[in-house]
Amino acid sequence: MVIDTQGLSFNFGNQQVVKSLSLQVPEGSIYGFLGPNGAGKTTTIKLLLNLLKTDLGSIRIFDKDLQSNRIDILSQIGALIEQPAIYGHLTGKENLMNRALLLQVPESRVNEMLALVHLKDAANKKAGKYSLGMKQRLGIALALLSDPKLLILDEPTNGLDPNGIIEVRELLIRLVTQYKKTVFVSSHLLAEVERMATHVGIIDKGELLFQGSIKDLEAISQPQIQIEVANIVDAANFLKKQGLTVNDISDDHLTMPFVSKIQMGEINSLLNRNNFQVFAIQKVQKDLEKLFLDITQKA
Ligand SMILES: Nc1ncnc2c1ncn2[C@@H]1O[C@H](COP(=O)(O)OP(=O)(O)OP(=O)(O)O)[C@@H](O)[C@H]1O
Repeated sequence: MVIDTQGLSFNFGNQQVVKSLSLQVPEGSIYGFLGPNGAGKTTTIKLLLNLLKTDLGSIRIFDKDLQSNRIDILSQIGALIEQPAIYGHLTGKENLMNRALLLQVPESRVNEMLALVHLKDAANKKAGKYSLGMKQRLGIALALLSDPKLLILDEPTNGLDPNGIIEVRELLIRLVTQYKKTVFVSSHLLAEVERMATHVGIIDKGELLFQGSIKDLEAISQPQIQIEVANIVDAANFLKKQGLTVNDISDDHLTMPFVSKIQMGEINSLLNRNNFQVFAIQKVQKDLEKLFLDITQKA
């Protein structure tokens, strides 16, 4: 395991914000650390980076105890928490050069990182003029300069537009598949984590509710089909008669379990063939709140 915590707990005053967390982050994974605002994600990340300290529980990173191997371990971690530390009056490249001098890494590495995060064309533009997504990618490039084995990112897609989100997501996937890094990334968006993570930990009120592979998560976060159709009640009864499952009927749509795209198309034409007018049919993911309910009810 790249990260292995046992019984990790942390209090702010008398508020316990991290409760006996046992996180297991395998090598080469993108571990999505998922939870709503205030769940304790940032606090956990600060504990992993030794920015906050606790005597409660243990943290092992790269199979070594964090407390007794701080410098060795932290030198192999790249991190991005909250806003990246960027000088707006310097260009993207100058920001990287500055850090490269400090870390004594060659200029060639700076150019490599600019290419990797797709900022080559904007390298000589002032970083203050970058979009939020570009700043975030520059932040990731800064974190990668020292060639760390593990990258820890706190909500790196927060506030980004859809293009910015896709760019960051694809970058993280590239880092793991091509560069063999391990990425630990927090998010409050289930759909976001589902699109990139190989492993997931779900935290709420400081407690780990679920941990497993993305396949394990899919098994409990079953997507659904939402169908807007005329004569909903008749349509639902008709579908049931065909041996299909209808989960729910509301004023303007009915929901069914999603099986496959092909089956969704078949349901659409089945309804049309039998004179049920379909206005819209789409696959919908459960949101985090519904998933929490399912997890806690199953526990
Ligand atoms: N410095 C602090 N002093 C006291 N309480 C704090 C401090 N920092 C965070 N907290 C509290 O600890 C809890 C967990 O906060 P944390 O920032 O770790 O959550 P989070 O999951 O990262 O949420 P967000 O996405 O909103 O940052 C919250 O109730 C928060 O109010």
